[in-house]
Order: sequence, then C-alpha cells, then structure tokens
Amino acid sequence: MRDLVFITGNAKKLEEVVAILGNSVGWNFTARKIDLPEFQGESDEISREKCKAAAQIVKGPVIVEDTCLCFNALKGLPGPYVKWFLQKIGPEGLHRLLADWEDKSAYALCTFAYSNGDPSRDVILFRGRTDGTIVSPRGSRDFGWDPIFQPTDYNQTYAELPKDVKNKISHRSKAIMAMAEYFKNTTRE
Ligand SMILES: O=c1nc[nH]c2c1ncn2[C@H]1C[C@H](O)[C@@H](COP(=O)(O)OP(=O)(O)OP(=O)(O)O)O1
Ligand SMILES: [Mg+2]
Repeated sequence: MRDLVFITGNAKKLEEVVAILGNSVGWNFTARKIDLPEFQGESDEISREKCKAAAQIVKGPVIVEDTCLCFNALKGLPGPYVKWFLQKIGPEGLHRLLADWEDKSAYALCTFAYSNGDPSRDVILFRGRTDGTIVSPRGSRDFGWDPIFQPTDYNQTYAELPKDVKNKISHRSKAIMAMAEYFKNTTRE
C-alpha cells in the first residue's frame, strides 16, 4: 500500500476526491486540512509551488490540487483567481462578468500535483479539463461556482446534476483518472 497524503483546505474538494477514488487504487489515502498559500501565475506553476509547500509540511509523499475556472472571452480569466472572485462577487457576479460578451464558453481545469517527498525530484502533474458554458446560477449553492457552470452536452449545471454524474464527467475526475493511471503503471519508488 502506498501512503499518500492529500492536502487541501477545501472540504468539498476532499469529498469529491474520496468519492471519485473510492477504493480503486492501492493507496493508503489520508487527508489533512491545511490552507496552502495561493500562488500566482499559470496553473502548472501554481500547482508545482503548492505541492512543494505541501511536501515541506508533510515531509513525505503528498498530493495537492488546484482548480481554475477559465472564461474564453476573457482569455482564461479568472482562472486560478476564481476563488477571490467568488468570495467578493459570488456566482452571480461571475456570470455578470460575461454580460457584454457573446461568447459564454468556459472550461474548468483541475491540476493534481504529486511529490514523492524528495525536494530534489520533480513534481508530477496530472490535468483534467471539462468544457462548458457560463449560465445564470441554478442549483444548490454548496460548492463554489458549480451553479454557473453547465458542462457541454448537458442541460443542467454542475450544481443541478446528481453528484455521481458530476464526478463522472468533471475536470477533477479526469485529472484523478490520469493520476490513477500513472500510479498503476509506476512501481513504488
Ligand atoms: O469543482 C468545483 N466546483 C465549484 N467550485 C470549485 C470546484 N473546485 C474548486 N472550486 C472553487 C474553490 C475555490 O474557490 C476555487 C479554486 O481555488 P483552489 O485554490 O483550487 O481551492 P481552495 O483554495 O478552496 O482549496 P485548496 O486548499 O485545495 O487550494 O474554485
Ligand atoms: Mg487554494
């Protein structure tokens, strides 16, 4: 069994990761609720820095995850900064950012970052992306921007879709799938 610690300050994220992972991989999976720094930059770099910060705390194998919500009309913004937009203007405000734009398309990008705990080794990244449209908020308000993100080919928002449906098609599940594939094919270091 591989001991792996997932560090996040977000309980809803953790809930989804646990639901998606189930018992599918041979990990001894534990989670620690720690608020890591919110780095700036492009999503890969943010995830790498976040993972290094986590590895320093855990001093062993660790994974972190960073999520972006990118509006195509705004060239990918708010992207990694969506957390602050949500806190200040909420899902309604985020939706209204696109009022003057015809293009309401967006994508959710999730990047998992893994470090085996050795600071001299590279952090490994696993990405998942789900495309969709930004709509006026619909559905439950219990997780971030879920009420305004309607995945392509669905007529319900993430917040309206049953949890198991979101967890099948989400940015997060795609990234976790890529990570699970990697661990399946990699012997213990
Ligand atoms: O599937 C999602 N559906 C809706 N909202 C979501 C989702 N996933 C992340 N979110 C929100 C949480 C945070 O406001 C921002 C990402 O910021 P991000 O730094 O990755 O998350 P966080 O600070 O809450 O937790 P962490 O301690 O793992 O960094 O988008
Ligand atoms: Mg964060």
